[in-house]
Amino acid sequence: MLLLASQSPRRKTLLAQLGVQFTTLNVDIDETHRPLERSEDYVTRLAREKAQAGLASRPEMQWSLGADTVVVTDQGEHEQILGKPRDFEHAKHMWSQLAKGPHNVLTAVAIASNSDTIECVVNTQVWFSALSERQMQWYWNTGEPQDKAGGYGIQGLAGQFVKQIKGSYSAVVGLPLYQTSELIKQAGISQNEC
Ligand SMILES: Cc1cn([C@H]2C[C@H](O)[C@@H](COP(=O)(O)OP(=O)(O)OP(=O)(O)O)O2)c(=O)[nH]c1=O
Repeated sequence: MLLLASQSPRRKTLLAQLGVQFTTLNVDIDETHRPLERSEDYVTRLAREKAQAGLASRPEMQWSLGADTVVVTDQGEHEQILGKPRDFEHAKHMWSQLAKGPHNVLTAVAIASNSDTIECVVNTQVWFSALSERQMQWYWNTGEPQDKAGGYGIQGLAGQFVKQIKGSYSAVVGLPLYQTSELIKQAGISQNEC
């Protein structure tokens, strides 16, 4: 049996689309970014730690899947990693960063078993529009940005602020369907035939 080590309702819905049987568990790990840790390494480490923490709590499970999503501006030397906004001021700062040019959304997925952990990371480029003060206030009050990396949900009300994406839509929402399906096959987890 597969465990989804996540509290995210989006990840639950996306994983269900892959036709696998699973149960969910909310795991709590330390998400502190380490000094000089590159965004891809960071997001992959968190996905791996979530998957492994899941398996440690439910050792009767055969596999545990963890995922993590971060928004990155200026990926490379001067990158800034945006997680979830702490408050309105923090969200406003994030949105002003996102208005400067395209950003990257990184989603890592890891599947842990007793023998090993396999993982992948998916990088999607997103062009987000500049928000007016009024739009920022309105969007914050909807409650949508609070639990989302970069302070927006492409699948929700913020869809109207996204000009273009290059990459995987499902990865931006929290779980890349194609790449997760490949990992599931690699792990040997049975899926409904398609
Ligand atoms: C950019 C973006 C992020 N998000 C979400 C995906 C993730 O759920 C969330 C980033 O936080 P994460 O820490 O990756 O995940 P989580 O805390 O929601 O769930 P868990 O750790 O238990 O698996 O932001 C969207 O839903 N839409 C978007 O457009």
